[in-house]
Amino acid sequence: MGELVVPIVLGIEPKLFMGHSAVALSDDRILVLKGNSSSDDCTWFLEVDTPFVREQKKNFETEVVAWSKGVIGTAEKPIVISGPSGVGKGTLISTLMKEFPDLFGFSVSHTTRAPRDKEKNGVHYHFTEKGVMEKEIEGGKFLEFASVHGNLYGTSVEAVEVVADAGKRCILDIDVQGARSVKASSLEAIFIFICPPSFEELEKRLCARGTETEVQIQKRLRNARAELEQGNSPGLFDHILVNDDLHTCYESLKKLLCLNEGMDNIQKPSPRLVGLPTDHSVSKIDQKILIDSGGAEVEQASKNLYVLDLSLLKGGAPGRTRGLNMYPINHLANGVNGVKQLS
Ligand SMILES: Nc1nc2c(ncn2[C@@H]2O[C@H](COP(=O)(O)OP(=O)(O)O)[C@@H](O)[C@H]2O)c(=O)[nH]1
Ligand SMILES: Nc1ncnc2c1ncn2[C@@H]1O[C@H](COP(=O)(O)OP(=O)(O)O)[C@@H](O)[C@H]1O
Repeated sequence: MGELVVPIVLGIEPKLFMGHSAVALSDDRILVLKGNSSSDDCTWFLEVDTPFVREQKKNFETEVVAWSKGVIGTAEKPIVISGPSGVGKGTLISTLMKEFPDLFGFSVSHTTRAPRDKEKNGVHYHFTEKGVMEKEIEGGKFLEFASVHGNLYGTSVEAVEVVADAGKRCILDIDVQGARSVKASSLEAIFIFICPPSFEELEKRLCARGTETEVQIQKRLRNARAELEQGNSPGLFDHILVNDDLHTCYESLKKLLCLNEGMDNIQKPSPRLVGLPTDHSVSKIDQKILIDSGGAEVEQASKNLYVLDLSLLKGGAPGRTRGLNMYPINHLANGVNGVKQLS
């Protein structure tokens, strides 16, 4: 438009670094390769016209760009578990995490409700003051948030990313409003709703748990009716499980997550590959970026060439861009001839 505009910059920026290369990818984002950094921190995207940025431009009514960190490999879809208070979500999730500690990680939500006796800050929830949480909501810290039973609850972008960065599959225990917000967001997830066998049984479980006052229990039971109606209505949840007998329900949960057919089909995170020296150059060939990390004799040349494959790139700001693949060129063929396979 012929004028210089200073944009609002969203997202967490890469830490200061020495030397970088930048490549424009189509019209929507710029790939920035950080020099002198390892493979888990060398790939960054500055988004200038992705769907996320376009949405934010409308919100802020000015130019916006957003940082997103590139992550090698694709994490499995997060699992959203919803259901009325007392139905057994927490019990099912903690059983799953105990049995598969390397596979699953819990998204630790923020809440303004008071901690229960055995709850630990940072483990079960991040217990937060209302004023602080409201400010953080305004600052865009949360992927979703909702007012539930009179308190604020929210999933921060970071809560989900911390789990994915550890190479684990994220489990979110959130209410139906939160599930709806996640469904509308860029986070692709599996949505599971847990139902009680009857309303009377739900009331019995809530009373027996003994963590709420009678008034709080009645409030949760009133809300449970609406939640059950929404949870059972079509379109939002991929699976509905009835938690009657705990063992049977847990086995059904494992079955739908393909966990009781042996461990062979469970993907392990891909190994970390290369580090990028400060001195490097890049060129773009279709969806592949050829990285030359420089300075070698001819017969060594292949060892200094890497391919960053962007053809399966997924998502974007806020947070992470996944689905990247990076490998040395001599994985394709021996010697410099491997380069030919790129075109
Ligand atoms: N939207 C949303 N709901 C949440 C979040 N964390 C917890 N919840 C929901 O808030 C409700 C109350 O949770 P809690 O106070 O721990 O009580 P419980 O349901 O009886 O275990 C439950 O439906 C949770 O699924 C969150 O980050 N976002
Ligand atoms: N299938 C079940 N049968 C009987 N009691 C259950 C069952 N599942 C969970 N419970 C009990 O019900 C109470 C509520 O479970 P909890 O996991 O805290 O629910 P939520 O996280 O959905 O609020 C707990 O005391 C738990 O031990």
